[in-house]
Amino acid sequence: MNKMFERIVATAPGNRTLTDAERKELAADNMTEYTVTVHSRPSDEPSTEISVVVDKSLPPWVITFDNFLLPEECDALIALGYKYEYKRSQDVGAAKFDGSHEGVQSTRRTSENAWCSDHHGCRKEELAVKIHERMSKVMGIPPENSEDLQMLKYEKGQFYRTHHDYIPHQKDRQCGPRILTFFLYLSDVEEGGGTNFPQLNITVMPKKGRALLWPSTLNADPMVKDGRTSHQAMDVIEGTKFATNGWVHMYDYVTPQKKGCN
Ligand SMILES: O=C(O)CCC(=O)C(=O)O
Ligand SMILES: [Fe+2]
Repeated sequence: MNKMFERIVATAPGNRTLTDAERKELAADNMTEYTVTVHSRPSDEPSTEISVVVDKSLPPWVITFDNFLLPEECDALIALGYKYEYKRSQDVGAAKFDGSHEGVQSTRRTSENAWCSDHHGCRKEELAVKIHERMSKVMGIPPENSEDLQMLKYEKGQFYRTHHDYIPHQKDRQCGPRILTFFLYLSDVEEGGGTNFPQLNITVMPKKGRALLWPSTLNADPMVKDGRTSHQAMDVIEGTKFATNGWVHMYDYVTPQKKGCN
């Protein structure tokens, strides 16, 4: 994980002067000329040691990408959310007899969301494929390791209180745990709606086309939760916030999901 973040920071196309050939290659790959900003990193030195003790003694990675999505891609993703219908968001609830988990309505999360899912075809739409590929190329992790995109909509006064994206029971499933969250902001918000990491004292404000990436697990042991990246979606004070969750797993998520094994 450390090596991945170090490479992303070192190679961000918007942080360098590109040659015409590089620019053409990016466009041919459906990539944008994103810039990367580091909000938190373990160390300025490249990591050498694989150690849970060292991981816990150094800050976790939190980075943002500006211009990760083009404005028209943001608009088209919002439209996909409407097409597949935003509904009141649910949290992961109790385990059921067959090993699946209930969805529960929660007062801690008042947004609406729509899933760009594989089973109803949204994930196969050209735009969804393109965005999954872009995230995959940046991370160097296959697109199949990402969950279906979860499209979010927060109106004025809506929020998601402090939580962690790591879901404990998935450690023992074929897909493994969520190791990263690749979060995409699809709209500017007039006021409020930031993503806040209380333990790190970091708040990222929504901006159309911006992406935010952070780990849910430790570098030395990606099965183990890094509790320091708990976070919250702060209340939207004015405007509407559209965003997308891209949750990345340790292993292939798409294949086991087809069999209900997630
Ligand atoms: O909306 C945000 O800023 C964060 C949302 C979030 O953390 C989630 O949906 O898991
Ligand atoms: Fe979250």
